[in-house]
This record gives sequence, C-alpha cells and structure tokens, in this order.
Amino acid sequence: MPSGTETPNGHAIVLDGVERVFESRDGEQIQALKGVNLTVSEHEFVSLVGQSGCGKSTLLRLVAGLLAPTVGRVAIHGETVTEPRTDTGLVFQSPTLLPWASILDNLLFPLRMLHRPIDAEARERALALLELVGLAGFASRYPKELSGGMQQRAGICRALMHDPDVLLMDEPFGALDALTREEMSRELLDLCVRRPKTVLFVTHSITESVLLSDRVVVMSPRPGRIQEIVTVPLPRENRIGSEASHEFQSCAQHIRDLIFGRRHAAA
Ligand SMILES: Nc1ncnc2c1ncn2[C@@H]1O[C@H](COP(=O)(O)OP(=O)(O)OP(=O)(O)O)[C@@H](O)[C@H]1O
Repeated sequence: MPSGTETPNGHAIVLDGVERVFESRDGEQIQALKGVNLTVSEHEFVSLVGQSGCGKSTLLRLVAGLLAPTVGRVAIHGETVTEPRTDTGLVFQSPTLLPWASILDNLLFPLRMLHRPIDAEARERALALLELVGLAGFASRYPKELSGGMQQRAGICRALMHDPDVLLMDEPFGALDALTREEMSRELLDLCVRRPKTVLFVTHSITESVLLSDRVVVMSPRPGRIQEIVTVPLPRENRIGSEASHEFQSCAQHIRDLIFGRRHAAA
C-alpha cells in the first residue's frame, strides 16, 4: 500500500486532494470540485451545505462510488472507493420505491440484489425498521398508498436494511412539506442515537444541518471547495428543543454569513 494516503483508525470517510471535472456537451470543462480534503470519523454526522451548484451532490456521489474523482482519492474504512460498496446506504430526494412491490418487498430488495438470504430474520429486521420510523402496519401496502413522507421513511429503512456503516443522504427531505421535514429530522436524529452510523448529509436547510450534525461543511461555488468546517457547539443528544438557544442560533447565523456573505462580496 502506498504510504501517505492511509486512513488513520477511526476514520470512516477520507477525501484526499479530490477534484472532479465534468465535460459539457459542447466540450467545456466544468470544474465541479477542487482540492477537497475531508475526514469524517466513525459515527460522525456531517452535513454539506452551500449554494446551488457548489458540488455537494458531486462530492456525495464520489463517496458513493457512483462517480470517480478526476484527481485525488476517496476512501471508506481505509479502502479506495472504486464502485458502490455494500457497507454504504444511499438515500436520495425521491424515495424511488418499486411501485409494483409492497413496502416489505421494497425493503427486502437490496438483500436480493446482494444475494443475501430473505429469511425470517430479514423479514423481522424489516418490520423492526418500519416500526422504528412509525410505519408498523404498512408492510403489505404499496408505495402509492403511502404519503410522500411515509414513502421517504420507507426509503430510509430500505437504505438501512443491509445495516450499512455509512449512510449517504442527498437532500433526503427536500421534497417534503415543512412539518413532515421537521418530523423526519427528529426521527433521523433519534435513529442515529439508537443505531449509530457515519452519515454524510446534503441539505439546503441551514437549520436542518445544525439540528442534525456534529460538523457542517460549508462549500463555496465554482469550483466547489470547502470554505469552512463548522463544529456545532451542542451535543447531538440534546439538540432537539435547543433550536432557540443562543448557541444554536449563532451557529446557524455563522453558516448563513459564510454562504451569503460570499455571495454579496462577489456581487
Ligand atoms: N454529469 C454532469 N455533467 C456536467 N456537469 C455536471 C454534471 N454533474 C454536475 N455537473 C456540474 O457540476 C457542478 C456541481 O454540481 P452539483 O450537482 O454537485 O452541485 P450541488 O451543490 O449539489 O447543486 P444543488 O444544490 O443545486 O443540487 C455544477 O456546475 C453542475 O452543473
């Protein structure tokens, strides 16, 4: 193994000098990410925020193994990511459930893909996850019989079915109404306390990022770089109910200033 790029123990995700260039249809080179270095510890919850087009989804897709970096290295648990891994779970803005399969079969689908046994234990696990997110009793329903929020909850359960260590979430609550969104944030916080995971979470909501994260990565656009990494100064277990506190509010304001201050300066 080459030295210098090894991931120290306890680091779940490492991005080392990562750049990503896309080529547009007319041949223009689009530098989506430049010089990105980021280390996410085991069971840490890290959010990515920044203006539209700053490269948040690109960064997540690189970690997911859906894209390769043009320069640099992405590693999970010390191994270079070259393709989607079985120890990661993915949740997108739209739950993309199979419409012709029941909620239970949707949850079991990743196990089928991984050729894992669909036995009584797997079914029990699916039912336990559904119960955890308030969907007990909906296992035999079809996606169209569930609301958008309920479908997204089922999508999160599906990502957790093979018990991944790393959960990658791209605007998972973006399509939900404000109330459901808040409720889902609380459920995710609770879920991460009960079943600790390393989470990389893309959001457009600064409040959501402060509510959920240990650290918030603020990205600057064109090309996307890490502008600042903000540590949230409140323990995650005590976050709910602390939204009005001075610490919460000043942390959110600092992130807002980083994002919009830059936009004003550039205008
Ligand atoms: N497949 C692609 N081909 C060409 N350009 C791309 C491709 N994917 C992303 N880009 C460009 O890379 C840049 C970063 O895109 P990305 O989707 O990562 O940003 P984002 O921060 O997630 O944006 P948003 O908040 O709007 O979802 C943008 O300029 C985008 O147009």
